[in-house]
Amino acid sequence: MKKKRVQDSITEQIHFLKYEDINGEGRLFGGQLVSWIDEVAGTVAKRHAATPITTASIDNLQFKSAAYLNDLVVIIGHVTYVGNTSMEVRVDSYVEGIDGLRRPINRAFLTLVALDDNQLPIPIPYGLLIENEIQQLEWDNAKKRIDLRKHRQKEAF
Ligand SMILES: CCCCCCCCCCCCCCCC(=O)SCCNC(=O)CCNC(=O)[C@H](O)C(C)(C)COP(=O)(O)OP(=O)(O)OC[C@H]1O[C@@H](n2cnc3c(N)ncnc32)[C@H](O)[C@@H]1OP(=O)(O)O
Repeated sequence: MKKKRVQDSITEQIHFLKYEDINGEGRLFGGQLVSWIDEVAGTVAKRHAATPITTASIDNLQFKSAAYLNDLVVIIGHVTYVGNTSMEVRVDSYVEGIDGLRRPINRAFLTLVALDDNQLPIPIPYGLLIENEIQQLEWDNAKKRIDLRKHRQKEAF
């Protein structure tokens, strides 16, 4: 099976926060950020699989810190794991200061599934080439999260 590198599908999106992104408390609206996170993860998955994709789950989504009007939000996604028909994508969101330093505001892990023309899951045509210890650690941790998710799904629905 052909393999792609993590670098091949890494995706970065930026947003300069405007009034319409802000909630009644004066902070970035969480639902808006989740929508951007989904777009970034979807683009990562599409670039990796080169097929249509859909989001199966968003989990482990942590709002760590707030963002405010005029902040520059940087959202970066990369593949951590490739299964049979699904991929896990990690998305980190930051506020970038004028000094270039990035303050983490959110981290999320999403599972996306490759689809055929009939919207049914299909095997992902590319494996993931693991190139360093960090990527191996992320792969191993993703496998642990998949086991946890399966356990939780049995308890939920
Ligand atoms: C070239 C590039 C240019 C870029 C160009 C830019 C493009 C710009 C892109 C914008 C991107 C926007 C991204 C928006 C993305 C939406 O908004 S998608 C809309 C919301 N999502 C949906 O509607 C999905 C609804 N759910 C479904 O259709 C079905 O449940 C699914 C997800 C297809 C799964 O179907 P299923 O029959 O349950 O399939 P099943 O065989 O049981 O499982 C398939 C795989 O999914 C996994 N899975 C299933 N359910 C779950 C779950 N809940 N959690 C985790 N894993 C799961 C299974 O473990 C399995 O994995 P593998 O072991 O095969 O690896």
